Amino acid sequence: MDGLRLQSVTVAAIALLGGVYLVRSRTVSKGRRPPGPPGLPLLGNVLQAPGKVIRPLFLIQSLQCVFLIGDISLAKEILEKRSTKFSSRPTIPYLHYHVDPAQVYWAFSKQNETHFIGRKLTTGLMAAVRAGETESLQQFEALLNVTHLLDDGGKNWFHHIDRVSASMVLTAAFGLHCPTGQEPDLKEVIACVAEFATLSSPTASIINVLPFLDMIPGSMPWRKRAQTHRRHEDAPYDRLITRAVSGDASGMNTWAAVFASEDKPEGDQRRLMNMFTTTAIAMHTFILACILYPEWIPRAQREIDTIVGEDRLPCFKDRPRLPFVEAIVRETFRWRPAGRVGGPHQSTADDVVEYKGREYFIPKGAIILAVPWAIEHGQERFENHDLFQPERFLDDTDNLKAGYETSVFGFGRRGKFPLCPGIPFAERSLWINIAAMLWTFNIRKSDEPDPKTGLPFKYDDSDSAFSGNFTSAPFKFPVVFEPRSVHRAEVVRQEWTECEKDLNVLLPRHKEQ
Ligand code: HEM
Repeated sequence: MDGLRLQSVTVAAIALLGGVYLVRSRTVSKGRRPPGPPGLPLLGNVLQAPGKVIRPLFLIQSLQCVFLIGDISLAKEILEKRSTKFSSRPTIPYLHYHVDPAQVYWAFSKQNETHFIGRKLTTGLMAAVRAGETESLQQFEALLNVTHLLDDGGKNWFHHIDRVSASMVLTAAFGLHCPTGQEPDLKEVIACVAEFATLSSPTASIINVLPFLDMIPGSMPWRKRAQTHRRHEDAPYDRLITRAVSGDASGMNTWAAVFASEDKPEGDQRRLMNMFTTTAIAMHTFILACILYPEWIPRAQREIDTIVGEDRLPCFKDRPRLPFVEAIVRETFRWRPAGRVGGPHQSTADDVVEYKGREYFIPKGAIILAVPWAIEHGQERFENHDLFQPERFLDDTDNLKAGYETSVFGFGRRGKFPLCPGIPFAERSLWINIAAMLWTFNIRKSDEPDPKTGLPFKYDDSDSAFSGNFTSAPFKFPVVFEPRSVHRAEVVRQEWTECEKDLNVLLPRHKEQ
């Protein structure tokens, strides 16, 4: 599997190479090259994958230097300690000049004023998340999720997880609560997110490979495609932002409303529309771990039952007393990271980095990609790295080990702000949903035969069970969600009835309810 994953990473890197517009091409000085095979003309060594496991630092040299990092200390050294030199983004011409010419998607934009303002505001919003502002909303959504799973025994569990992940973010961001997952606005947003993912890929257009073609005047197919996408995106976004700002849909202090009141008038908050897919991937991954490595589940349920009892669902107040659930969240992020590679960083100055007694030259303009899968599966840090073992994050006294570090949310800082500003929201989303599902259900394999083969379904955690070039999302698989007792099912129903009554408190002045 290591080889396959590496292949995906290499494909992604190759795609990125194709997409990078050469502002300035530099060669790594011989004598100080990081490990990497000798290059072929033009393609360099991009096609020569390094053995079975990514080395701590690996150079792919072609039209552009691309460094893959598979070691956490090296990633921190380069991307965190030296973030002033390594926090820019490479330019993907089609994305930059056609799909997102206003550069409203920070994840792809170089640091500019809009990006700076957006990150500053998001950091403020996430301080409120840390203080618990969104917890009642996240708890309410987790309760609705287990209610849905009770209703159909998990038949549509994949959809329910997609729904809860999207609804948590879209309610907080725009006041768009999605109780069924079939809401037309949600469907439109999902279609836009998928279209944007396709168009932002370095392989999306010939312009990324041959940028000079863009000098051809007139209505070329790539221009029309990008214009159509922008129209597709503007329609739902305009509706979402109008509702969020006017308070028609919700009186909540939505993130979009905060942005609109403090950002420049031309500020654009559409970046908030697509921040739910990685949470859904992580939750699907958690369910796969329940199916393939169920050994830890009794311990988790014992911990939850001891603290929470049988007469109510877990809530955020229980969080400090449920370290094993916290360890499950960490192991979910580690075991199969949602992103195959972190966001691409581009260096803005030449630098020399020392690794294991040797110095390596990283030229200005090089692209640096941390590879979470390689980092999170480092044998030195994680024994039995391919197994799902949450207890690896606990010490001998069953408390969380100190010094937790992860690569899955990216590295470094952009300007003054750390990468992935959504960490506090994402962690809470996962924690409450995992705790609620484990309290309510026994989660097990389905006995139904696979309709494609007529044979028992083959559950798989190899690379072929995941899709995506830059993300790594499990394909659908059948799961049974069995209530642990009739009493627990009744408690869920009862809590939901109470909660529905309080919806106006949870989502104040939500006029659609
Ligand atoms: C499991 C959940 C999540 C994962 C694994 C994840 C991971 C990441 C990663 C790897 C990056 C790129 C960092 C880099 O450049 O190295 C990123 C960027 C970002 N994330 Fe997340 N994220 C998650 C959830 C969220 C949520 C829930 C939000 C918002 C509420 C969010 C907001 C953002 C934003 C705005 C950026 C762009 C930051 C920038 O480029 O300035 N993320 N995330």
